[in-house]
Amino acid sequence: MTGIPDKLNFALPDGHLMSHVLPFIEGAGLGFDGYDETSDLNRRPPMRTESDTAKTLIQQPDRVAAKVIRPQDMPVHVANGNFDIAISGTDWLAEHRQRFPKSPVIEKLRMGFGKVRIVAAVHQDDGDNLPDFIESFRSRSGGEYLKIASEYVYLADSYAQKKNLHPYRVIMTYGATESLIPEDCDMIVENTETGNTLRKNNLKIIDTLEVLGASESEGCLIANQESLEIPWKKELVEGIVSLFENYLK
Ligand SMILES: Nc1ncnc2c1ncn2[C@@H]1O[C@H](COP(=O)(O)OP(=O)(O)OP(=O)(O)O)[C@@H](O)[C@H]1O
Ligand SMILES: O=P(O)(O)OC[C@H]1O[C@H](OP(=O)(O)OP(=O)(O)O)[C@H](O)[C@@H]1O
Repeated sequence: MTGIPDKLNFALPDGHLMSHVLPFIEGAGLGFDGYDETSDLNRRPPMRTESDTAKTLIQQPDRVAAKVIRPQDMPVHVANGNFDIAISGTDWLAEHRQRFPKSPVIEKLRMGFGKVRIVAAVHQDDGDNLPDFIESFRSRSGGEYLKIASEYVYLADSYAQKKNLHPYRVIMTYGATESLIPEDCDMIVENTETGNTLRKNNLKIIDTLEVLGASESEGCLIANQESLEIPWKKELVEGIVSLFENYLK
């Protein structure tokens, strides 16, 4: 079974993006009961239309089944049809597209919050830019592989190929990536908002990766293209998109 039958399955984020999504959906005129930052988070919050505009644009709110999951997991769930739409980040959509170029997941709307840069960072004493760093690394490494750690393994690999960093290896992490330099890897590809985490760990940004044509990642609404071929789902999704677009104006 994929998702709840006869419902528009809508994935909402927990973690960092949740604090941004909460004021956004409230401002747009929607409510999700129990979707808040308390320890009592309801992972299946029922959706309510609150504003008059929301009631006009979304005629069948009862057909929406929301579930709260991690943004990182969303693109693949949407691709598999477990969810029809989701609020994730363009970073995770880019990572998914890099991995599955023929994925049916499409971007419906960039939402303007949760902005982070995806950067290449190295030890602070290891050069000011990528060519300096590579020169310093090659001169001391004796032909060793460059070890690049990241949660974004496909973006990191594509970056390393584009910059011709061979020979290299990408090491997959599940967080705390900034702790790995210098002992366990030579470079990381990581997100950064304020830069505090990098500075605290004696790291320096030497490059910024492009994320779906932009210099920053941001929250975005994604959808399964095939779901939009079902008329009632398309109507609901377009209602939600219009509501969000009105709020962004
Ligand atoms: N300061 C931030 N740190 C990390 N991610 C952020 C930040 N601000 C916005 N984001 C975005 O939030 C999403 C986080 O996705 P993820 O699935 O890793 O969830 P999370 O549980 O919030 O992350 P974490 O494991 O860092 O707690 C990404 O799209 C990321 O770009
Ligand atoms: O540039 P900053 O403002 O410091 O924010 C970015 C950092 O915040 C997040 O880490 P988090 O603290 O959630 O831990 P994690 O590494 O386990 O994801 C993220 O993974 C970065 O490391």
